Amino acid sequence: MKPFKQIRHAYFLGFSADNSNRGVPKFLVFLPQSSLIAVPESQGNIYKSPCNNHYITPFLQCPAHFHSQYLSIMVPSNFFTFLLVIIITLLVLQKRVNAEEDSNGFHGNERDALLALKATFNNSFLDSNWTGIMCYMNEKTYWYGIQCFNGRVTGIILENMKLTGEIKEDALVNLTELSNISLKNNLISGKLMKFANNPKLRNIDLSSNKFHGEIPQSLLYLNSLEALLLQDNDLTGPIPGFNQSSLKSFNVSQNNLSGKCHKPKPFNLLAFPLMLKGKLVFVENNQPRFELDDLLKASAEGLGKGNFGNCYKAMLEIGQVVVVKRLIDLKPLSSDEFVRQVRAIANQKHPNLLPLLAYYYSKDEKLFLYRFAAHGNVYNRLHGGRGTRDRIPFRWSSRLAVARGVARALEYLHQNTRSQTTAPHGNLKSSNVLLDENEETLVSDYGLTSLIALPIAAQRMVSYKTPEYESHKLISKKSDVWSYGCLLLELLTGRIPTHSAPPGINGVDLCGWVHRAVREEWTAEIFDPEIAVVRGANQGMLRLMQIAMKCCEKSPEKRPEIRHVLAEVEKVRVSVDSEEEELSHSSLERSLTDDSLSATSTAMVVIADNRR
Ligand SMILES: Nc1ncnc2c1ncn2[C@@H]1O[C@H](COP(=O)(O)OP(=O)(O)OP(=O)(O)O)[C@@H](O)[C@H]1O
Repeated sequence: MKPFKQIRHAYFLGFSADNSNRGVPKFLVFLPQSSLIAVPESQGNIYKSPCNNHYITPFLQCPAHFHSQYLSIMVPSNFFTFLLVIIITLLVLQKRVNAEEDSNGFHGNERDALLALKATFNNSFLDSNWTGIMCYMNEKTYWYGIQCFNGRVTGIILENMKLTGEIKEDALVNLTELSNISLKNNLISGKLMKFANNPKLRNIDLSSNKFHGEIPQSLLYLNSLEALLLQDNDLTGPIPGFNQSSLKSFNVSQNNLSGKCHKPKPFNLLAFPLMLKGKLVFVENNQPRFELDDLLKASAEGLGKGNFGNCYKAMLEIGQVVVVKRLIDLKPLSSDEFVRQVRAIANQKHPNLLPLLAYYYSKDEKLFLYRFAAHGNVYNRLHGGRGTRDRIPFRWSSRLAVARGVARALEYLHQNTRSQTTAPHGNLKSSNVLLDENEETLVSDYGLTSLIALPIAAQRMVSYKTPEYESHKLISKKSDVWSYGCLLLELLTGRIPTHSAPPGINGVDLCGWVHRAVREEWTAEIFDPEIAVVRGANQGMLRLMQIAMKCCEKSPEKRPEIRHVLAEVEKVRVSVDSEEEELSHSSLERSLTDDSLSATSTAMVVIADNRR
């Protein structure tokens, strides 16, 4: 081993890549004879570490902030050598930064989120500890309480630290890989954070702090949530109806919350708090029949909480899978009126409408049983997992198939409805468009307007969010056309419309946004980058955009009838070119070329011209 004193200066150069794809620290060493050598990690143990004053192997064990300190205390042996060292060092460090960014090793947004938390907590220990590299590939992080995997932040565990400060509601929005957070037993104040961007969260422990305000609805959408511990805070408002089957540990005690606290557990329909007496009434002939008892014995899991009750997936012993929707907030209908309305819904039969299989009616409980759509809803397909490795691209051809399927279903509903003052669907949005095991489109929740009490419908249903209802309290078939236009824009832009955004998500006024975008020619930003392939939007997308803009005209009279809309949508084709381009489009975040900008720009001007 060479003693440290034989070496004039040793410079840390950075990490170079090796075959195992992990960084190897390299040092530039000045020997007494003034010769320069670059030493890889294997020989790194011969040098005394300037960071902790004893010999170390490997050099990686130095705290990350050492690098900058070390570089700043270098003494040049002569001017030219100094210059050479500076240039080499800068080049190597630059290479390292690039390598880290390329290999998921550095996520600026995540780092900013943690630095913002550090500023909030204003804690001297975190101030001195949370410095330097945060998460580097699969190396252990030195940031206290932070867990990383593959260079991403997966956990924040800061317990019993007397942390103070008012946390921001959006503190976690950039930590999309987060799966554990525990801030228990501190003095943190503020409202609970929004969790809509943290779909992988499994354990949340914010107990024994000073959080105030309501429990956010975004927690209801965390499908992997196993533990939610919020006890001993100053929370107010209702306890939301948690029904995730994953939830094993739940505590919201010692707050000022109202409502009952049902301890959620893996769901079984036997756990219905009511005794169900009576019969299931089947309205669909081509399905196997079963009794209410069979349904009560089925194992079940929560699918989600909608505006009109919870939905459960029930797996019957005979192997059949059905969806059970518990209806709440209905109009006070007699049994005969209820049955008449349900029959009217059940009589609507079309390949693109989710069929109602059966219903259950009693004074206290009303259930609808539907076919299970195995591929879930279009909202999740379109927006779920964005920016993560779990994202399954939603291709242009699939989006166009959804646009067609929905238009066909709507045209059928409109054709079968005489009244001009109702919206035959009434609640069209991407979470009510489902995909079956063959990716066929099934529109759900049609016809519920006839069952829901008006004040509730006016608050929660899409047709009551239209410009005509807001200005004149009117709805009509054209209200569905408006909702369809918004759905098309959602499919084309990948953006979430405000009127149908789930709780905790801020959408955009899509119609207004697209009209403005066309007027001001921000052409590159309009189409979802996932479908705006290398040469930019293709003719089909532009045509669909034109149709969408007509459908969401402010004035209902200017909107086309759905049969004309369907005829136009049927003409839109997926060109072979665009399919091939999409498939070869490996990087979804590739920016549009100048050509694509001008092509899109021209086409958008045409759209604008057509509208004048
Ligand atoms: N037949 C079905 N197959 C598969 N998933 C379904 C089915 N019906 C409903 N779901 C899912 O269950 C969840 C709750 O559905 P529900 O229709 O109650 O609420 P929603 O669509 O979110 O809102 P709204 O009540 O306004 O329609 C949603 O994620 C929906 O996609």
